[in-house]
Amino acid sequence: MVKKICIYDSTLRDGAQGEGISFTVADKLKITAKLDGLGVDYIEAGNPGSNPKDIEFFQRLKELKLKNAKLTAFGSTRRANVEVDKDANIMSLLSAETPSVAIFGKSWDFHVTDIIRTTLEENLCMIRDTVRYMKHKDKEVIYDAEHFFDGYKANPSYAIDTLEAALQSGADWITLCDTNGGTLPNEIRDIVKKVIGEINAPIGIHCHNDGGMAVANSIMAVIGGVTQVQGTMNGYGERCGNADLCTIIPNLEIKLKYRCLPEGALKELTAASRFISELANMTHYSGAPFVGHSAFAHKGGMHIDGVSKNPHSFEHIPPELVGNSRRFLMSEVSGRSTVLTSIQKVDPAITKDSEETYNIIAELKRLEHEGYQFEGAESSFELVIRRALGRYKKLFEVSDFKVISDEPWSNGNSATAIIKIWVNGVQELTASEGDGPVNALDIALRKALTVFYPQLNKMRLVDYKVRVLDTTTATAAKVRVHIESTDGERSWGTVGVSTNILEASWIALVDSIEYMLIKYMD
Ligand SMILES: CC(=O)SCCNC(=O)CCNC(=O)[C@H](O)C(C)(C)COP(=O)(O)OP(=O)(O)OC[C@H]1O[C@@H](n2cnc3c(N)ncnc32)[C@H](O)[C@@H]1OP(=O)(O)O
Ligand SMILES: CC(=O)C(=O)O
Repeated sequence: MVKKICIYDSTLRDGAQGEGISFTVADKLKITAKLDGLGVDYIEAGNPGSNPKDIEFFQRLKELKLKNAKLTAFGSTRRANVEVDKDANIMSLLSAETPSVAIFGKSWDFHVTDIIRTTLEENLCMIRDTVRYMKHKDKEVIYDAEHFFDGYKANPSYAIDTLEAALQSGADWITLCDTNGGTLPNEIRDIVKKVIGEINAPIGIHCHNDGGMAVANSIMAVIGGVTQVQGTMNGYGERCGNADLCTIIPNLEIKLKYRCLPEGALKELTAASRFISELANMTHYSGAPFVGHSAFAHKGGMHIDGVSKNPHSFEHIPPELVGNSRRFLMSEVSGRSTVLTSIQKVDPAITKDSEETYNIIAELKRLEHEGYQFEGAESSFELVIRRALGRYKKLFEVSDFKVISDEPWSNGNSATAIIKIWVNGVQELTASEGDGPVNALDIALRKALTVFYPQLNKMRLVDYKVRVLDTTTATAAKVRVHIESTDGERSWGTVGVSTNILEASWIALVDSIEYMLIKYMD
């Protein structure tokens, strides 16, 4: 029988305490629906006592019908020396009308005396009164024992008393929090085991990542016996973040054979992680375990050779299990196996031992030495292959171009490009203004070419990046330009390198246009 670990997501509460994150109410509603679709058990949706945004969000949540998750509102115990039913935060928690509430309280004696500045006995009363009150209001109560591990190390009997206070007042769950994120995995395991020996309740874990241990600590706690794991998607959270559910869930399901999400949901994890990073307006971390863009990206030639023979050689799990996919990166550390897949797309008859394969890998390494980088610029690399295999025909010739930059830079267009091209012996001369020299050149070139190739009307640039390759030579340094283009359905990347930024842009631009024309003619 597979043991279930309850997944408690706090992306919308503790995740929102992360630097740079500010979800709108609309974002929060979309994330709630996504997490529910993924199948987490609890969604800690916010602090109704904190701000009007969360209050509005809880109001609008009432319209949302969830299939899997229980909504939870989060707040503290009553304040010291305030009656529970007179405490404004407690009233706000009730107004959220969620089936469950998470109540956090102090477990570390130092926090009681020095931070909330009350007596140890009053803190126990605050916990008891609040939990009991919420139980009278028919709430499921998750009691979060803030700073539990630091508190246990400082004064174990008081820390346990705080848990007993919550439990005897009716708490349904007791969650042990490593609030400052500094506890080590062996300490977590040992303390969790001791607590489980003393407290007869379902126990959860809530870890922060200040020592880089949040995931390891959460997993050690499960090994120690907890049955609920709290965390956030992508590890968002205050300071160094919270325990990352996108790492914890696959480890628990795939490696330790627990059930965390409903059957089949694990393969939705990568999409959910990236969706939430979009809404959080945070760049998705490429190196994130399991769900990152690079998590299954192989670059070393020997690794790619191994994975091509048997993926198990350099992959700890099949990427499809978490909805991710394998990628092979072209680079100077590639071997023939890396480039073979790309070569065979152009000519399936070429093999790993063909002379052409050796020539193409040598050309790849020469170009990378010059400053090219073909990761993300696979279309430029396909043109390298086509040239090497004699499968490339120039579709246009540029006989001349001029770019004039306007000074001072006025509003709107700041450069003009004039270009003369030839296609099958026919000349076309065009001029165009643009927002900067590269933009003017791009528009003029495509304007000239659409006379012959109308399909280029669909093409546009979506990204343009410049990287200086040798900063010691200042303005004489080489630059690498990376362009991302689209025709509305597909997108492709190209690259150019030169000491002249305009020329590097031009090379990437011409590759991009040639690649599109070749694809339309194939
Ligand atoms: C570990 C955690 O993540 S716990 C959650 C932390 N999250 C947040 O703080 C985000 C939401 N917080 C807020 O919006 C605000 O802090 C509010 C609205 C809740 C409170 O705001 P204010 O009343 O202005 O108080 P302020 O934030 O300055 O100080 C915190 C107060 O809470 C009290 N407090 C802190 N922890 C607890 C606790 N566990 N139980 C009861 N009271 C507590 C403090 O003693 C302090 O009270 P004091 O002003 O009487 O000294
Ligand atoms: C409750 C909580 O968020 C913490 O102690 O870290």
